[in-house]
Amino acid sequence: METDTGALPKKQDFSEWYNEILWRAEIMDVRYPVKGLYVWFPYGFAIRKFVYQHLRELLDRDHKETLFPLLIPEQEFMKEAEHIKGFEDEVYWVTHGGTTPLEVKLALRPTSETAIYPMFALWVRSHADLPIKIYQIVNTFRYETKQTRPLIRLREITSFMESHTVHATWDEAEIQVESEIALTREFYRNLCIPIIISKRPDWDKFPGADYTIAVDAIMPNGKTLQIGTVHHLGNHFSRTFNIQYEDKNGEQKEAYQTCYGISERCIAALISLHGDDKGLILPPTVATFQVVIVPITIGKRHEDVLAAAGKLKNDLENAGLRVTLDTRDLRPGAKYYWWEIRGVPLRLELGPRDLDSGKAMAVTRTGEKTTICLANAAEDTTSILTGITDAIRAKAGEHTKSHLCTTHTMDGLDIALNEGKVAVVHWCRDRTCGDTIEEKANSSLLGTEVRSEYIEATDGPCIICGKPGKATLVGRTY
Ligand SMILES: Nc1ncnc2c1ncn2[C@@H]1O[C@H](COS(=O)(=O)NC(=O)[C@@H](N)CS)[C@@H](O)[C@H]1O
Repeated sequence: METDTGALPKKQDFSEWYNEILWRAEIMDVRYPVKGLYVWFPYGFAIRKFVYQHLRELLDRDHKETLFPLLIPEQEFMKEAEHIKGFEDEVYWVTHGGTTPLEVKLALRPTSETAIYPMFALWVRSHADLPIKIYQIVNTFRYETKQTRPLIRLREITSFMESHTVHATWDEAEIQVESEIALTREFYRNLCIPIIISKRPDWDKFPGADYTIAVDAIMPNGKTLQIGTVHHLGNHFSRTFNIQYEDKNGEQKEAYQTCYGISERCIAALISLHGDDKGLILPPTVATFQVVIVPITIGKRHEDVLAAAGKLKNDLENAGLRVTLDTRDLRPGAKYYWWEIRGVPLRLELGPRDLDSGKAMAVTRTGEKTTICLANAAEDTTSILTGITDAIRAKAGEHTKSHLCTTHTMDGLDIALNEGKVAVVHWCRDRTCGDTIEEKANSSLLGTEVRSEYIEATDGPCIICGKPGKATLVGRTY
């Protein structure tokens, strides 16, 4: 599909850059005539496929994939008081089948606890049925009233991975929470996205959860994006939905649960953190094409060059790489531009001189220039791709580290936030001090028990009242 040409906005104008890159790199078409609903272009959908393929590989180590209905009957949805309170303003309802009014209104799942847990009540009888660990990757619907943005805040979340587990004890559920956190670390390491993990304050936890562990990334404009959440549900839902099991002594016991969610925000973070003024930069593990071969066929030996380029493509594909050979009738420079904006990590240029030297020019999207030996193409290319991954990961790490700081005063917090940074402060965990931090610094208190390789989270006197406080993450959020 032909998209516009011409310079991209600079990445420092992040909002404009982000919107333009979704169009120019053929990720999403935002022209769909319903607010908060967007269309995947095939190129963007291929990135989603590789990202979620990796997420499935990680989940399949310990969970089983399944699929539950989209529509939830009102009586089930309305069963869990806190859950309703959390979602009553966001849930879409289906009220008619054709022209016939439905006897029972049906909710479009905003998340699937109230679809799945009545079935768990049927599946769980004995301790031998536990643990249950399932997930699904589905679309969910939330009538978001804050500003909608493609991949970031949608009304139809098209790529909502939700995992739901059932355990015999609270402790086993907590072990599962830690296991999902480890899985999330591995997932985001593969995407070269640095994350900061923290425990959301009680007033910001998932409706019906005992506690929520959240995963945040720091976006180029310094705002944090919540790119994953793991919830310990205690026996809150099992009590409401009667998910009980007979233990070894024949007694009826309530089960304990977790749920865990990642949406296409992971792709928003991938695009935002790694891109530059020339466009996307995709980590090789999830790039639609890892290599683009551009034959330089100006002048003589046209056929030889094309033949050598074809052989190079085969060699690389036989080594399992995703390669495209661009033989379009365009100037090489136009091809370079086309694939740079689409974030292809490695370009191989092959001209007549290279045939004689048995080499090809290798230009990485992270700014390196080197050569590969055609006789050793697969090995040379694979090692360059590894180097590209390391460079992408290092750059994102530098960005995150430089946008994180510790401060002990409200003035310091204000300065940090106005500089587009995220701060670690000390908070006594008293709600009134929390509210003061949020109001005075126009910020969100993201959480305590901060875990990040980029910050030393120590304890100290509360930034408001001076009482003993805990390291607490504070930022401005999407
Ligand atoms: N409107 C939205 N658009 C895109 N992603 C969203 C939206 N709302 C939430 N998310 C993402 O989905 C994740 C899970 O959503 S959640 O409400 O926190 N948790 C749940 O729904 C739980 N049932 C776990 S699946 C969030 O961490 C956030 O990254």
